[in-house]
Amino acid sequence: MTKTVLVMGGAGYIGSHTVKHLLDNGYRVIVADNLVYGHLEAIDKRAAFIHADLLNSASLYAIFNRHEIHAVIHFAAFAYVGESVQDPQKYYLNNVVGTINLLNAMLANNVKNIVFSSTCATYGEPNYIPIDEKHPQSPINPYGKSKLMIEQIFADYEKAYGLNHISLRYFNAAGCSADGEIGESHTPETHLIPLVLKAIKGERDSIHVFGTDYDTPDGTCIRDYIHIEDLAAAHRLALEKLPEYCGCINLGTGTGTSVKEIIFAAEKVSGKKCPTVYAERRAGDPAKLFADNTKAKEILGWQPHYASIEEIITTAWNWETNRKF
Ligand SMILES: NC(=O)c1ccc[n+]([C@@H]2O[C@H](COP(=O)([O-])OP(=O)(O)OC[C@H]3O[C@@H](n4cnc5c(N)ncnc54)[C@H](O)[C@@H]3O)[C@@H](O)[C@H]2O)c1
Ligand SMILES: O=c1ccn([C@@H]2O[C@H](COP(=O)(O)OP(=O)(O)O[C@H]3O[C@H](CO)[C@H](O)[C@H](O)[C@H]3O)[C@@H](O)[C@H]2O)c(=O)[nH]1
Repeated sequence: MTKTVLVMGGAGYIGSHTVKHLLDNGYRVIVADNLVYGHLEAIDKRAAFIHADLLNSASLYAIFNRHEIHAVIHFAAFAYVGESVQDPQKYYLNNVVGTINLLNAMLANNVKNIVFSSTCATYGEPNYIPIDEKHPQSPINPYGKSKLMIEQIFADYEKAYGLNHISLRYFNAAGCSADGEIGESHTPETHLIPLVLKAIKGERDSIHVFGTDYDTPDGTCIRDYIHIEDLAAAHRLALEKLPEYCGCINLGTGTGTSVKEIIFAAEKVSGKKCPTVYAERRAGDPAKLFADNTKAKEILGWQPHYASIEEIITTAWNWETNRKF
């Protein structure tokens, strides 16, 4: 029987790519989103769309009352680290209270399967790298704390109510759909790769490299950039692993790339120079973050297909030069 998956936040960047992947793999999909950041154009035409808000419980109950939902994939959240420090209330309300509302509506309708967008930001400043799931979690900003709180709520709900949950701790989501139909479109945009490409296109004056004196080979920060389609596939695999496995899984390639290496790769892909300004460090940036992805491989049978940063940036460049929204 075809299973129906509710994708909360499915009009956003990672959600919309996962919706497409689920539909391509035989799932029926309902997208729920309040469109504060998402785009209607990003939602695959094969999916149903419901305008709903995590903070409006009635809108959530209505979905579960009217539809037979097998599982929820929950992307809906605010995700600007700096803003979370300035206005933590906004983050705890939307991300934590909103998720509790979603869980209430699910459990009231006997829906017990959830896959959740967590983040490497729950680890905070790393004690060692690559980071595995046993690494202590000590987030350094309200955004990361809000995601850790949800992971902890899941563990309690599993014991008390039989919730089946997998929290996927993403490293840096990057790139766009290979067919160029959907891509990354955040407003404001804060992520490195789209900003570098916008500087190359002349849509911004330059890219500011935040810090050149880190303890890394070229002095700039190292991150683990994972292609959005590899991320999308992992969500389907996680869904298929419930209820056999519950817990947390890192999603990264296991390879670190520095800010300078991103800029060089983007220049190579586009064939153009990136106007670059070397600037001060950004507060709260660890020098190096990359994943130990052994657990994703072992438990989900997952394998990233995009092997190089050039391949990832090529998909992002195709999108930036032919954006649909
Ligand atoms: N982009 C990354 O690199 C990254 C890394 C780690 C974790 N994450 C997490 O992954 C998830 C998706 O990230 P993204 O980059 O696709 O973000 P996004 O902003 O593009 O997508 C989030 C979607 O959720 C919706 N939304 C927000 N609050 C809502 C509410 N109260 N009710 C209904 N819908 C609501 C937005 O309209 C948007 O469509 C987030 O939870 C984020 O914290 C992202
Ligand atoms: O204009 C910029 C933007 C970023 N960077 C650098 O590029 C790297 C990547 O920065 P991003 O902002 O693209 O990504 P982050 O690693 O800060 O953020 C990731 O981790 C966060 C938690 O730490 C959130 O989960 C977020 O959604 C996710 O993309 C960092 O070293 C950052 O200092 C620059 O040098 N210049």
